[in-house]
Amino acid sequence: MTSIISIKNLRKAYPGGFEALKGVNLEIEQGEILALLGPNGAGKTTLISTVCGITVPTGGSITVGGFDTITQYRATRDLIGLVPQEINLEPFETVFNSVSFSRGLFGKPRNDAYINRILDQLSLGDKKNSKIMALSGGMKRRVLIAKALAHEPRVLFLDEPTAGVDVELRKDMWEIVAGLKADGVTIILTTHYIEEAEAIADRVGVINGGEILLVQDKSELMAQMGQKQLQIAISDPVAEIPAALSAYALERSDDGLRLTYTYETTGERTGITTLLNDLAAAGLVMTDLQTKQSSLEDIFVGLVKEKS
Ligand SMILES: Nc1ncnc2c1ncn2[C@@H]1O[C@H](COP(=O)(O)OP(=O)(O)OP(=O)(O)O)[C@@H](O)[C@H]1O
Repeated sequence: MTSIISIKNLRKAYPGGFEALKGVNLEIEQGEILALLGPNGAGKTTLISTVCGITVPTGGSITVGGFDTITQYRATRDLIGLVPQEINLEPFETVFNSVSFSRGLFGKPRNDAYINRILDQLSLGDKKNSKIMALSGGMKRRVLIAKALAHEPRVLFLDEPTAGVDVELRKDMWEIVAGLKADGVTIILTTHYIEEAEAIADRVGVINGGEILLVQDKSELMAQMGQKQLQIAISDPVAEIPAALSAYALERSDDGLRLTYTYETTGERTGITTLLNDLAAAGLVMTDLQTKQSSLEDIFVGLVKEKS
């Protein structure tokens, strides 16, 4: 995979000294959907603004499509579309004109056929002559996406695209994002919603306190999530795991009254039935059973807690 965005040791200290980014390294691959997860104040918006050249970093470097965001600002900005968190539209303008105007801002020649195509793609075709003020909140969000796409960028940043949006609309948005990816657009979205990352991302990055704590393929994370633990309480403490059970890689609690077995939920066999038979054969009497599944949320909360 080739990187379309390469972020190296990026730092941002705001006037007053607060360091919002503390040496971020991140490679964003061409054509992927990367979800950046992080709590409030983690540095997500600062990171996006810096890549878009809106915020000037205090250290490190960023390239977009091989161009440097500072020394070759114009070339990098042309490659990027940014969908902001807030709805900032001109209420009396029509949908078509708003979107076409955004294209003009990038110095691109007028191209009505292209604008019509993105409006259709975003299910706004029949609203193109409507004034912005006549649109629902969900349609306004789609206009923001259309405006961000008006100059044919190769990368699209979506800053919390579904914050405060109802479940139905959130699903619509996910479909739109999937459609854009199919068109070859690289997408980076920030979100507080773990299920959003689960639903659409190829990779998930976790950011907190201005640092990237993890960047991983979602499918790998899901495989970790696929792990479950079975906790078995036994009537009499064991000093060590009986040799007959060594194949199960059980963990023994300090008091010897609990054994924990970790298994894959994605595998064909969990091994639980044979384990329970072997346990009885080894003379252990089971008094209780409990299962625990690790979720992306557990991984996320654990990571964020560890660092704070
Ligand atoms: N202009 C600024 N001056 C000083 N500090 C700032 C400025 N902008 C942001 N910060 C601080 O930098 C930190 C990171 O902010 P940022 O907006 O990047 O976080 P975020 O992850 O996008 O949060 P949210 O999810 O709430 O939007 C916060 O502590 C914020 O208070």
